[in-house]
Amino acid sequence: MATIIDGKALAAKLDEATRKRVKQLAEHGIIPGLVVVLVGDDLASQIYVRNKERRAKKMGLHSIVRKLPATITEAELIQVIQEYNEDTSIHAILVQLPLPAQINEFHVTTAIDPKKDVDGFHPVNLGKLLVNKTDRTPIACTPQGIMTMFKAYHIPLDGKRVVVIGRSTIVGKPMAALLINANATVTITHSHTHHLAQLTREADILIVAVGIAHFVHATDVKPGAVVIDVGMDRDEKGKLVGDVDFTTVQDRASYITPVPKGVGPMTITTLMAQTVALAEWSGEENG
Ligand SMILES: NC(=O)C1=CN([C@@H]2O[C@H](COP(=O)(O)OP(=O)(O)OC[C@H]3O[C@@H](n4cnc5c(N)ncnc54)[C@H](OP(=O)(O)O)[C@@H]3O)[C@@H](O)[C@H]2O)C=CC1
Ligand SMILES: Nc1nc(=O)c2c([nH]1)NC[C@@H]1CN(c3ccc(C(=O)N[C@@H](CCC(=O)O)C(=O)O)cc3)C=[N+]21
Repeated sequence: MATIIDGKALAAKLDEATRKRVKQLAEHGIIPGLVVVLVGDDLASQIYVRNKERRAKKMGLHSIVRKLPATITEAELIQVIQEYNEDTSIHAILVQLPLPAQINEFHVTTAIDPKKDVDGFHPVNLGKLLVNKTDRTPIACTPQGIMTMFKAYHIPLDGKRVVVIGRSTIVGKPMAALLINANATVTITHSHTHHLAQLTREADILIVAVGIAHFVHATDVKPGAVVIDVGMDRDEKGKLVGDVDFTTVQDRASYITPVPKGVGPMTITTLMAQTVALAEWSGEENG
């Protein structure tokens, strides 16, 4: 039976440390400001916004959600981003992905001031991650939150074989870069991968970010593997589930993250910690 990684409890513990930093900044008259830009009505994004708002308020952050219609043009969206680039009360800008088809993701992420790019999607920040210059560099919150889980549960990465399913800019690619930087041997897989199960069965650590409910079954997992489930999906009954068939896989894995209360809360904790870090760095520059 696997140890269940309690993302919710770990997140609550780490939030305490972030809250102290928020108090220290308040003594210098700085309130970290975060804006989340939500275009359209992606389901996982709505869950994210709801939970994030609640936790950011508790933390004492200045947090706003800018909701925009799915029909917005790319130029209009970029104009909104520029507004926040210039707004000194805002230290962190997050544009929720996915974006509607008429909008080019690269144009949008490039428009964010790299110093306010809290999810690390700007090419400058992604480039720094690739060359392992991560000091004072914001990194995609979900993969960074997963790294924090590994550390908290003393799960070694050096020399381990890791398979990541999914190659998105938000999860798969930054995840792989972080793991390579931590000396793991990393395989990224995606919808064109042949014989996927052969690869996943070799993995000491399996990270799943596909977006399909119950995509990974027990037979896809090596006995004793660590299984990290990033998925935020709905099952036939409309219940929130992950990409991993938790009930069967938990008998085979050594560690497993549940959905909910696994990766999701850690993403939000990382978002808040990085918002505070961006505010701290901006204060140092000005002071
Ligand atoms: N918990 C959290 O904090 C977060 C959760 N999520 C959730 O994680 C999931 C993934 O998100 P995201 O990365 O944005 O999703 P994307 O849709 O951007 O990426 C999905 C990836 O899965 C791959 N894929 C799809 N079908 C298969 C298949 N049959 N076999 C192998 N690979 C496949 C795709 O391959 P290809 O590239 O070839 O299309 C793609 O690389 C979603 O459920 C999302 O809601 C996302 C972000 C944060
Ligand atoms: N630029 C960008 N960065 C993201 O990190 C990003 C994004 N866009 N778009 C959408 C996805 C989705 N995502 C979630 C984060 C936390 C929960 C979360 O809090 N989940 C709770 C759910 C609890 C519940 O409400 O039932 C849990 O797993 O316990 C969900 C989903 C971040 N995403």
